[in-house]
Amino acid sequence: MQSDQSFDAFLLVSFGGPERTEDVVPFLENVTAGRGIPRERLVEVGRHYYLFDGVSPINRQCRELLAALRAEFDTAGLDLPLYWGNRNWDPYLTDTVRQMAADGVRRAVAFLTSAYSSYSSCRQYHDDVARARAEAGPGAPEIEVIPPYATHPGFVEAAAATTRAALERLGPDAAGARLVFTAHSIPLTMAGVSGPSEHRRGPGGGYAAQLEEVGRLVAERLGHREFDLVYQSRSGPPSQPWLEPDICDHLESLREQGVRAVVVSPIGFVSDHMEIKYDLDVEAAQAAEKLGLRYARAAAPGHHPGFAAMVRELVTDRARGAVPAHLGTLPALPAPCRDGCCPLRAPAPAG
Ligand SMILES: CC1=C(CCC(=O)O)c2cc3nc(cc4[nH]c(cc5[nH]c(cc1n2)c(C)c5CCC(=O)O)c(CCC(=O)O)c4C)C(CCC(=O)O)=C3C
Ligand SMILES: [Fe+2]
Repeated sequence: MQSDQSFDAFLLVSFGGPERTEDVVPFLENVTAGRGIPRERLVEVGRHYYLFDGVSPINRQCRELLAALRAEFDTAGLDLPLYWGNRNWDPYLTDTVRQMAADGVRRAVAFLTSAYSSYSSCRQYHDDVARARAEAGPGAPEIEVIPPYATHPGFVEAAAATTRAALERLGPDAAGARLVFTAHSIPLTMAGVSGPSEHRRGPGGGYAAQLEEVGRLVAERLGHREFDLVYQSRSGPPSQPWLEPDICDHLESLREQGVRAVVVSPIGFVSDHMEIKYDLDVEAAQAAEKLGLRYARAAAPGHHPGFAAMVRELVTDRARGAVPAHLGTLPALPAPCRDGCCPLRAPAPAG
């Protein structure tokens, strides 16, 4: 029997963000519904958005990615309509999936603007796609989500290129600069069970293992033997342990070790959205300045022109049922993701 894996549409799935001040609070309510985020943290994060007139850059970045994908797909003769839906803001996934159904889409391939395994960065997107399909009703298309792709050569080379460009901006200080890779912190309970078991190499689970691997691959391309992996944007109650060290604490300890310049590269993200524009470009940059550290921040990998080509490759590989290219020592991820992988936390013991 032949399994026909071809797709009749492409769906970009992203986080979503507000684009005007009135939308900031409802957006934050969407993101944090039922997630136990302290009130003070929400007020603080709201302030970050207000500093930028309530405009998150993430939707514009999605529109730019869609334009790049249109060109890339056209050049490759890949004749798929492009759709876009967000988890937390307009255009909402449910509306998009309804539109796909109305357009007669039967079987779509979905790409997430999130490259790593974990509940927040993968499973939650799957759950929201499933919810959108249920809400759209019986005519909803099948949607196959491309698994995490951080170790794909397209992602690694893009990260290496943006990191190299940041290093060059340091001019003569580049020589002794330390490479610091950052990712969104997540609770340790979530990290520990992230990714398939064959990716879990320590308490940070598959999420931290994939980040370590990408960091190592990027550092290697830049001829650096040393690099640091740190975390940013921690949330949640202080009593709950999250992945560490925090970027700002880490800058301090680097200064104590005599480091004079850093390149901060947000390999844990796809685009330069609010958590980069505020947490890195404002907060970490100010911390570095206070410490007298030269600081250059690399663009997220999704801003490199090679990124769209990677997406196209991932789509055609999925259509053929081929294992996508991947670098490093972690085994290829199963495609599609296994049911129940990347849970919020370890399941309670039976009995
Ligand atoms: C792993 C990860 C990624 C990377 C993977 C991916 O890209 O998906 C990511 C991305 C993003 N996170 C974003 C925004 C927010 N994340 C929050 C809260 C949280 N994020 C978490 C994790 C992650 N988040 C977690 C464990 C929480 C705690 C609440 C919970 O357990 O769910 C909150 C609430 C306030 C707060 O708690 O800080 C906001 C506003 C935006 C949009 C930015 C923009 O508008 O430009 C993006 C791309
Ligand atoms: Fe987040």
